Amino acid sequence: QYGYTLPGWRKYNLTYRIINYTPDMARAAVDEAIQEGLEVWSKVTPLKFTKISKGIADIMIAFRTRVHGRCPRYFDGPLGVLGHAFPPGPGLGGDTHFDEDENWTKDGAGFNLFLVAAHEFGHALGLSHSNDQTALMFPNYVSLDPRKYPLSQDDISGIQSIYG
Ligand SMILES: O=C1CC=C(NS(=O)(=O)c2ccc(-c3ccccc3)cc2)CC1=O
Ligand SMILES: [Ca+2]
Ligand SMILES: [Zn+2]
Repeated sequence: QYGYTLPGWRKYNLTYRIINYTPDMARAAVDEAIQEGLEVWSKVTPLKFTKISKGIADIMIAFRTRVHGRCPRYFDGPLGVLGHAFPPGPGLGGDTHFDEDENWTKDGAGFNLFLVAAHEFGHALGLSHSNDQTALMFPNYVSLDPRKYPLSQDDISGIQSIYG
């Protein structure tokens, strides 16, 4: 009632587009990891995500290395930073990039694309880092068992404080 709201999307129907695919995984596996990474958040909010294959989506997803396009953030080669995402807003807002210099996988080896995507999409929806080490939004990559529900109560209360 004080008019104070966390920065979030002011709509519940968001579109996303996968601009390019990593050669590390099958296209279908990338589609699935991205879709599941978004579903983690849509399961606990009124948010809906629609995949489009051309034009400008709210969340433009791409695999990039080092300095890329007009993106103000750069990647650092293998390891280190795995991805970045921009908070909700027009243009670059919501866009999510993954570092192509990593080995992306859907199982134990390398970095689990689903887990990193779910973390980055948390940022794309307006969440910042959590200091709760069991949280998906914890700043350090912990190879959680992706089959387990990756969201912690901290993540859920965070996202619901924006899109409750
Ligand atoms: O804003 C930032 C700045 C630095 C980041 N470091 S990262 O890309 O190496 C990264 C770190 C942790 C995760 C992660 C954390 C918890 C569960 C799953 C992934 C994902 C990516 C990730 C990020 O989103
Ligand atoms: Ca890197
Ligand atoms: Zn980028």
